[in-house]
Amino acid sequence: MTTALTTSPDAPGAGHPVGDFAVRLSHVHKTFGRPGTAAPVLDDISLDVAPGEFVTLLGASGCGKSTLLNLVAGLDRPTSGTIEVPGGRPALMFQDHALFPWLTAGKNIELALRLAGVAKADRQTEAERLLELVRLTGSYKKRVHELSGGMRQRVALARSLAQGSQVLLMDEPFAALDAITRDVLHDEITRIWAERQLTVLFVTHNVREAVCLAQRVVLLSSRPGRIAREWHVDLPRPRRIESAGAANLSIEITEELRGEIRRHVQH
Ligand SMILES: Nc1ncnc2c1ncn2[C@@H]1O[C@H](COP(=O)(O)OP(=O)(O)OP(=O)(O)O)[C@@H](O)[C@H]1O
Repeated sequence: MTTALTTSPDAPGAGHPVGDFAVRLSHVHKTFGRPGTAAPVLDDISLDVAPGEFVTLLGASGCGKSTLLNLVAGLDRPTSGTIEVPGGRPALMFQDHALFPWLTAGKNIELALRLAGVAKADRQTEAERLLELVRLTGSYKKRVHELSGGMRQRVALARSLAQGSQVLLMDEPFAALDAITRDVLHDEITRIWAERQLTVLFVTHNVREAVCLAQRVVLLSSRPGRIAREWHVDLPRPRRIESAGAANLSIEITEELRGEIRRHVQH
């Protein structure tokens, strides 16, 4: 499925060979409310994410990161511009795990499998396989209140993967976790990304997290949100922020982010 949100007659995606992107935003603008009554939140965003690429989207609070992710997820429509996701509706994961507390971990995952059209007879085996993938083997019957914050996010990740999409959108999924748990989950998500050859678009305002995860870091400016700068991250994995390469790049990106925040405050 292509999420057809074309408002422009000469779709900018035309002419590209099929399969060279998993997500394409072309000249995307977003204004909430009636045009002319409010400043745009996103202004002329064009971004390709290649199949299998891990991109982190970084920016100051309120710059439009979640808005952009919601547009890619198909939860909202751009005011103008196009968004293409040739592989179909992406899976989405938020900071809030949003698990149903009255269901077990396994049943939460099975619900997503049911919505994805997996046959009833196969759901429990598949849910257990996904729990194994996120290193929660044996937790099928655990209820949400029995799980730690990190374990809940693992179940939420398994539930996102149950949707069967190759494109995973993540909106600050680890922001509420302590630093050590977050580091462990960074290793897990990069392992699963590589194993499953997922395309990941990951929103964060944490520079260190952006550098640890990404092949490419995209910095958004504020009011309106535009692509300010991109960095390709070639550091070896597994990455440690204490390594000289990661630390230096984080310092450089933080400086740029500070500049964006200062520019925004002056306006
Ligand atoms: N449904 C909406 N209606 C009106 N304004 C909205 C709506 N959703 C977002 N906004 C506004 O759009 C701007 C961008 O919000 P968004 O949540 O995308 O930013 P963000 O970069 O994800 O912020 P944070 O890092 O704090 O989560 C904000 O000014 C917000 O108030």
